[in-house]
Amino acid sequence: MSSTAGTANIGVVGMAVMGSNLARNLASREGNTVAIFNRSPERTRKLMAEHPEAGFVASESIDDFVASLAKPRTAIIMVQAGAGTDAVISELAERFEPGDIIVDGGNANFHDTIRREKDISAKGIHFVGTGISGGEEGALNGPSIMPGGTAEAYKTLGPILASIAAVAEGEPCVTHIGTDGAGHFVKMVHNGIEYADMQLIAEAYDLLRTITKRSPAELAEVFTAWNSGDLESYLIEITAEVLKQVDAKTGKPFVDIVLDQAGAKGTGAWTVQNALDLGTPVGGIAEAVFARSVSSHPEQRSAVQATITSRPTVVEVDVDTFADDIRAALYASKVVAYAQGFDEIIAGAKQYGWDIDKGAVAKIWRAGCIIRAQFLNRIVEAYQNNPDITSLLEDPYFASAVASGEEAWRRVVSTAALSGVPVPGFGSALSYYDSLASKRLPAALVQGQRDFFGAHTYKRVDEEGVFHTLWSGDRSEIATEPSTH
Ligand SMILES: NC(=O)C1=CN([C@@H]2O[C@H](COP(=O)(O)OP(=O)(O)OC[C@H]3O[C@@H](n4cnc5c(N)ncnc54)[C@H](OP(=O)(O)O)[C@@H]3O)[C@@H](O)[C@H]2O)C=CC1
Ligand SMILES: O=C(CO)[C@H](O)[C@H](O)COP(=O)(O)O
Repeated sequence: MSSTAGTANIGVVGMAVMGSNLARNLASREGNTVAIFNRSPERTRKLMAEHPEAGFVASESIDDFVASLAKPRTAIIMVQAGAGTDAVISELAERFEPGDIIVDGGNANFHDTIRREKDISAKGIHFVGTGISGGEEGALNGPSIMPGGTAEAYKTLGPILASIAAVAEGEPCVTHIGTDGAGHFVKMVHNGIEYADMQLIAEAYDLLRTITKRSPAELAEVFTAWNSGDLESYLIEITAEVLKQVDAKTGKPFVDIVLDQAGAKGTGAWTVQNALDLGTPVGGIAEAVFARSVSSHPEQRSAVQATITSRPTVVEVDVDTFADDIRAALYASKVVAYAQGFDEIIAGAKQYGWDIDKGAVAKIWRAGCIIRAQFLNRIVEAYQNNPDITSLLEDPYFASAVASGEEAWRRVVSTAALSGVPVPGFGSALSYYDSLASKRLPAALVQGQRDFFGAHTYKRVDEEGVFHTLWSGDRSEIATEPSTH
């Protein structure tokens, strides 16, 4: 038997960016001895050579890795989501024993997590699907952690995760989200909100750049100033850094030499696909996903551009007033994006039987993760004041914040439309707000159309029951049953 057998209290599989940094984070905490393993041993060897201080117990075979773990064993998987994760889970599950814990910290699809938890728990092994956000730096210094799985597994795992998590106002950014796939579901929505937030910031930049004609370096100062107000957030902070950056090869602003086609790994699309299944309108998130798709169709963009002979003249604005308007529009649109994200969390919790504490979710997003922001304290307060609000837009603070920015928001969206600057995020957020704010919606006409062509029936404003008009007959109305076709 090897001298390292049973010496590690925790293990990490997957030594790419996230796993290696998470392993270093774990190793830096008092009392931890961390076992590490990667499919290709080169990554493990490199990490061992670069970080002798971590005292890792390294293995080059899965058998040695499992043997190096003290019982009951706990291993965190940080590998490519999908097939890679399934491969590692099955290798561990073959070797683990009842009572051991397998944690998947990757960006798994929560439907996969539900399936995996069912399979693995049948063997008596705990399976904990855990969202981890914060990228490389968060993994190393303290991420925001969103674990699912059983309460029993969390008893063992919770203190370990709390020891490596980011800390916000004295509290570790980790909470047991709910059973089976709840953690990965909430991480998915986190990423959807991340997409929306990034798109809104990008639109604010585009408007300022195109309409006020300020340079990226000047705009970096605007974003830096915004970062000390109610927009204070990691994403605003890094936006200023990206805008400040100058390309060493050309001397041009970095943002001007990057191809304007945004990539996506899929979690934003999952957020929208699941929102559609749940019947939750998340237009701001959807527009952010679609904006990346539009940008990534250069053939369509150039074909349409070739047909256009002139573009609208940019509206003249007072630069400082317009920048203030954009700041207000950004804040209001951001409130909408978070309101939609939390609506999806509420709908998902109902659908899948999770008891998700919305305030606790907002709390653990205050540090460590990509969407960390001052603003999240307001969401914590909103749910503390009333856990049953139907929308964050109903909360008195957010209602008043959005109302006070409303005129500016409308000026920004109309100026963008007149100037030909695309604002799918701002525009969709404003339309969503107006939809909720309108006393009557044209949905009544849609119901009439549905009844006309398909006898889909409708309800009346003045009487209980379900009705159909005999459109192809004498157009009289009959009481009927709801249509099932
Ligand atoms: N990068 C980020 O900022 C964030 C990433 N995540 C998630 O964390 C996880 C890890 O991300 P990241 O560190 O970027 O790494 P990658 O997603 O790039 O995955 C690379 C790792 O997966 C391993 N791997 C891939 N396929 C297999 C397989 N079939 N069997 C065994 N191992 C396999 C690789 O091993 P090998 O070296 O042998 O190829 C390598 O260790 C992912 O699920 C990702 O979505 C979550 C939050 C942020
Ligand atoms: O999970 C993350 C942070 O929370 C990743 O950074 C995110 O997956 C990046 O996504 P995309 O490549 O789709 O922009």
